[in-house]
Amino acid sequence: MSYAIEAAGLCVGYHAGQPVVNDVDLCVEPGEIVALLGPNGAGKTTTMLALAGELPLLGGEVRLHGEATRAPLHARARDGLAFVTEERSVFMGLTTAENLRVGRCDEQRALNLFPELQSRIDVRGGLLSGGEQQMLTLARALSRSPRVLLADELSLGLAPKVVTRLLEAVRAAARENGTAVLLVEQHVRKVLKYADRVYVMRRGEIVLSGHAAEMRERIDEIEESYLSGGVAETIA
Ligand SMILES: Nc1ncnc2c1ncn2[C@@H]1O[C@H](COP(=O)(O)OP(=O)(O)OP(=O)(O)O)[C@@H](O)[C@H]1O
Repeated sequence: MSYAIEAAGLCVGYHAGQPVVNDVDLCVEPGEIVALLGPNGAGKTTTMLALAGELPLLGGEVRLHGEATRAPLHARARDGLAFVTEERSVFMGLTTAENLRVGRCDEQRALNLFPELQSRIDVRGGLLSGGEQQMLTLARALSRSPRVLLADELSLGLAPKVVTRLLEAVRAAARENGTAVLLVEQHVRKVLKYADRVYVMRRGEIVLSGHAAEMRERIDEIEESYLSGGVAETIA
């Protein structure tokens, strides 16, 4: 079986000859939820940008559905890749309903994922709360049944209850649609409850990987040894 998304020997940076991500190997199977953890500046966002086609590679390969690709994000999106970040992709001047109609979204599926958006259906994006905007962003992405979801800190700055709702929707996408999910999250303990596997990055390299169940048992040691020096929140 080929992986839904894979990095092999990935080197990425912002200036030629100066990689900030070095020789990273990672993979996500269809239906799997994988967390990419690490302290601030470890290279998580840089890795996600490269996987999404938003940053050119300095070396190595990104494979989407088993095929090496250097295509930009819009072309990867046509191949079933969705990229969600903390920057909510909501049209502020459009209502929730109009936001859901833009860009091949399945409105009913979006509302099934987040029924709380139903009562806000005629409200303009700019008047939604931060949590509602992010639910709408994720609803738009997941309603297209992506084969791969890259989610970079989608819950940044949101209340714990909203974080749980977002992660539940991500889990439903993985379990019910076979979406391969790669998550970057600051809520380490919380994300470990949803993830199947974990990679930990530090200084641009993968320093630890394994099953989430094993990581949960070692969480105190992992936080101290690998995640300290950043702002990794530990909301239980
Ligand atoms: N646009 C940029 N130009 C130059 N260097 C950058 C740029 N963005 C990030 N970097 C550098 O790349 C390295 C990795 O940053 P990156 O944002 O990928 O880390 P991160 O693990 O996502 O951190 P955080 O948890 O703080 O978001 C850091 O040293 C950072 O300073």
